[in-house]
Amino acid sequence: MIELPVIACEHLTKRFGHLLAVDNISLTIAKGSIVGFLGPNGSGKSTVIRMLSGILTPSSGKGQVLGYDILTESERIKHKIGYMSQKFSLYEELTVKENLDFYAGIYGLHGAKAKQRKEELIAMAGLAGREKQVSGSLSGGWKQRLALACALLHEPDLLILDEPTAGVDPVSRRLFWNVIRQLARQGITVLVSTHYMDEAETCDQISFIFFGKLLITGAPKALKEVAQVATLDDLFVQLVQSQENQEFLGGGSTHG
Ligand SMILES: Nc1ncnc2c1ncn2[C@@H]1O[C@H](COP(=O)(O)OP(=O)(O)OP(=O)(O)O)[C@@H](O)[C@H]1O
Repeated sequence: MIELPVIACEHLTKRFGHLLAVDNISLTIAKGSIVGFLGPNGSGKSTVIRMLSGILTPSSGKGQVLGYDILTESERIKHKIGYMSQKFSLYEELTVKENLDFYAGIYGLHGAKAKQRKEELIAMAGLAGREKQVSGSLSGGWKQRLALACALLHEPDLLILDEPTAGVDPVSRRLFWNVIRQLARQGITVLVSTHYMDEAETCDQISFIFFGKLLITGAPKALKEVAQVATLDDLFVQLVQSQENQEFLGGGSTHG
């Protein structure tokens, strides 16, 4: 049986007034893969992520996420995916348990099922013993794991993470990625934006976005081999320079 891609979009474009934030991006993501979005600040990663998560309507283009249309079925997408924004979306004045209770309610989980999922995720996130702690008093790494637990309550098949490890210490980052890889092994597809090259190296597929354009996509090892570079850093420097040269020769960018 042919398995449909978890994410498939074509010519995805987003304009904010005169700013072309996302420029004609087409992308396919297979089930169970970890896909990294990379690119400089302001290059459009979050905007693509928000369109795929059903939060933002594209200016043009089309796409499907978990079989749902991003233009007409965005509410279903929002309920089906696990989404973690840069700000973690936690209620800082609530305790760990109260945050989990709140999100369980949002996802329509009640009774024994809700209790079971909360217990499983408290264990997964290593939050046992901290259930009554006010979330605002947790360190960055703990907040990150609580946010991940909240995003996983409804057992989503797709997890979309927007810079989940920004500002988090190296040990917490490593723990977090161990959990991500474990989830992928269970068949959950993960789309994650990051600025960290060590994280990008471990993705099955990376997509490099530069000023709204998808410059390159593929497996990190294969991309490095084709470009004949030793590191992803080298690859991206090469890509950015060739893009800047093209824009210089072509008379400027369409961005902005
Ligand atoms: N709601 C909005 N209204 C106007 N402009 C926006 C809006 N959201 C994003 N932008 C602009 O669109 C461009 C792309 O932003 P986006 O947040 O997608 O980039 P990013 O690659 O995720 O950046 P970062 O790595 O800093 O998070 C930026 O120029 C940003 O200022």
